[in-house]
Amino acid sequence: MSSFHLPPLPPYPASRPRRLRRDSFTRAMVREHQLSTSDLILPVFVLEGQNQVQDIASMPGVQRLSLDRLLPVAEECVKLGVPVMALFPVIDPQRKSPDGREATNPDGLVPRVVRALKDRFPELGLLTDVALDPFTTHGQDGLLDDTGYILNDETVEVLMQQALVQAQAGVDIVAPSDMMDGRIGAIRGALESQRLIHTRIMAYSAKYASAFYGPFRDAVGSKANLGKSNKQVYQMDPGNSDEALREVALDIAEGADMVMVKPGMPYLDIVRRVKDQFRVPTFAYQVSGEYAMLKAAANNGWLDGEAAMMEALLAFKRAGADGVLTYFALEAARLIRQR
Ligand SMILES: NCc1[nH]cc(CCC(=O)O)c1CC(=O)O
Ligand SMILES: [Mg+2]
Repeated sequence: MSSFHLPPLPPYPASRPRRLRRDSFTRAMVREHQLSTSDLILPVFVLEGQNQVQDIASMPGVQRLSLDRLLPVAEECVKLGVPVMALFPVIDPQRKSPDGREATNPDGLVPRVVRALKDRFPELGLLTDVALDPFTTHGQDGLLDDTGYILNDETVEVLMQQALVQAQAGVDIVAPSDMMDGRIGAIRGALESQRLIHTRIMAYSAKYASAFYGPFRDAVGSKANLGKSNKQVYQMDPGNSDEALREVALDIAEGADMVMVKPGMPYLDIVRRVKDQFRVPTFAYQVSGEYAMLKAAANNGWLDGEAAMMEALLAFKRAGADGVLTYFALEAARLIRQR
């Protein structure tokens, strides 16, 4: 933890902390943390075809879009100063297989969309997810043995190919979200061996086996495939905190440029510990279930949606995050621009 010691405070009435809260200029003057548009990363769901727009019932306001409909979204990111878009593919069920081999297709949906976006908006950062779940018939992030256990080293081999295909298509940041052991080192080695020395790695280092991913699995269509199974044999146990530090330490040692904690709001304690311990660029993912909770309450009139959104996002900054992946990125950026 940081070595911050309070000086002796003169007792009341010499100390009246409310003085600094009396009016808006004073509150602004002494405010310690601010959210800016450059803190925001927008996750988007992309699908095949032309003029495709599909609502996602459990994520009101978020849609699956075909590339042509995604272009205006990318343009808005650029205009508003949202620096990065994170791509998640919705794969045609016919292209899914037990081994998720479509993930390594150089002409697959993700590489095609990356090339098109980098061509149109070279100044917009692009991040792609490295994991097999959108591509597998069973919805797991890796390959299975005959007992249904998710194989580590065999999966890492495929992830390495997937990351290479994404990097060769021109993506700026690859973000392994699979939680296999050793994949950051393997991917870094593969990138170096191809002289892809500029590709950044944002590691989902402390990713918990969370119930808050439900709406995302609806969005990419892996929920039904996953059925009653879960991801507890590779994603972290929500009861653990020290383990997150070991996971982050390993990923940094293996070559990660940036690390991530996921989910966000229920794990702000982890964000703070990681930032204090390692002082590396640290990101948090405000996941689909967090978005769904806030939207549902706002749409019911139970919360002031804008105020709750901005407070939740600011909390990530206060906890030490350098940026947040959030489905609210454009909404929040518009508000920041207005104020
Ligand atoms: N590797 C898959 C992946 N990448 C990002 C998310 C979740 C994002 C969200 O809930 O918004 C998941 C879901 C999962 O692990 O099942
Ligand atoms: Mg790990």
